[in-house]
Amino acid sequence: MADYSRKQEALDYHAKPKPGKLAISVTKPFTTYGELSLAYTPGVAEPVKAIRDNPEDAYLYTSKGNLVAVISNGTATLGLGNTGALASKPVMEGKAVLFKKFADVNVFDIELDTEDPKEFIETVVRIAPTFGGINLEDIAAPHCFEIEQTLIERLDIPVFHDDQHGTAIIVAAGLINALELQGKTLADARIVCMGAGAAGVASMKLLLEMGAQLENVFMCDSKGVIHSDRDDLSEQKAQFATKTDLRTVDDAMAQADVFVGLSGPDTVSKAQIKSMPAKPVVFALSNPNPEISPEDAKSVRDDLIMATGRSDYPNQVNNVLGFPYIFRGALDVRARRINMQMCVAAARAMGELARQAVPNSVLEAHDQKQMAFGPDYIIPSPFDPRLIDFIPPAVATAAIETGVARTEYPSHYPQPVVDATTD
Ligand SMILES: NC(=O)C1=CN([C@@H]2O[C@H](COP(=O)(O)OP(=O)(O)OC[C@H]3O[C@@H](n4cnc5c(N)ncnc54)[C@H](OP(=O)(O)O)[C@@H]3O)[C@@H](O)[C@H]2O)C=CC1
Ligand SMILES: CC(=O)C(=O)O
Ligand SMILES: [Mg+2]
Repeated sequence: MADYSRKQEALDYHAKPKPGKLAISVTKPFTTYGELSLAYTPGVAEPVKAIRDNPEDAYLYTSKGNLVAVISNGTATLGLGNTGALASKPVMEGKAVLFKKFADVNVFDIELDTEDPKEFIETVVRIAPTFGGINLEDIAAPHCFEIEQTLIERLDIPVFHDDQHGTAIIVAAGLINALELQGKTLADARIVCMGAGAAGVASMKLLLEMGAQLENVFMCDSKGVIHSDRDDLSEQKAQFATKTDLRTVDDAMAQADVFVGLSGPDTVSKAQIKSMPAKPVVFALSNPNPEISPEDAKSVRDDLIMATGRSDYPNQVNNVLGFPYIFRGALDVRARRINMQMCVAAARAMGELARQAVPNSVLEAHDQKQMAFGPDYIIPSPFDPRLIDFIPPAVATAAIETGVARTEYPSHYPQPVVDATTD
């Protein structure tokens, strides 16, 4: 894709009037000497003693219950590769803005200067008491898998690698809708997933959970199709090693109903898109530059449904639609973890919302006169105010039904729109 035309505007947005996108605000009255003595010593000793005697009181007297750590080491920052921890900070601050604006979840962004998974894990374990949840971000495979799994086992708050499960949820919601519009089903669709890292592996696992068939999934990494004769596969990649004669991406694309790109910029060609069977679905989700631009993909065929991870094209399949609301639901029932059933429930709720009439506020945000379920609208807009009423209730219900919630269904929540248990 061409260089980003708004480069200077983007730099100015981040620099002015104050550097960065976030600040911390105080939530209690704090103007008198009396308030000082409540907020700080001596008054503050009372909640300290209460929490010492009953750790659950931290949810009553501190910001823990609505505070998430967004943590990265910058080893897979967007699709930019290993940028290092510090350079990932604008993305992590951006995630914090989205958490706050879309779901009123507070965030501390934390950039960890280590590529050693053990050091990463130990650091997160030590800071975990501060938080109600941990959102891991932009940590490259294969370390991301070990880091997430170990932290889930060691902590009793939700630990969620957004690039894995956040992405997977949006891919599933968008793909089920897109396939229906193309007259196809997840159960029958042949799917090429370009990228067998954090996002690719988790997305394909969720699709399998929701009805895709393993023999129809052709996972590709930088060496081509993952198949059972390869002897260079990590444990995560090996789960997708099927017996197939397909070896190259060219071979796989010529048979694919669906292309899901979770790899890097410009990794798929016009010729490969052209070779796909009729009515394909092309999700080129690498950020900021997709595997192929919508202009290039649409120049070689007019029967595709196309999505990218970007905000400046229709059909933004991006984890922004998920993590704020998934954590909202998980925090509100004090879930110990975010499990597969909660992810499935979130995907179903999101897919359902795309089928409903679009409110005026969304039309205005997109500067459109009309938007309706169809090839250019397979997934809700991030600015849809109904996401908060669709996804957290579905996630909270699934948490309660699977026994990971520590509180009851929140009394201020609407009833879930999609039954978390339906197929
Ligand atoms: N739209 C969205 O919401 C999201 C998009 N993404 C995008 O997905 C991409 C991957 O992110 P993530 O999974 O976290 O990164 P990882 O580093 O974990 O994985 C990257 C994967 O891409 C593969 N890859 C790289 N180049 C090629 C190529 N030329 N052909 C085939 N495969 C290739 C790598 O292959 P190998 O294993 O051989 O090294 C690896 O399997 C990024 O571009 C990111 O922006 C990620 C999360 C959310
Ligand atoms: C969107 C996102 O999380 C990524 O591209 O890494
Ligand atoms: Mg990411």
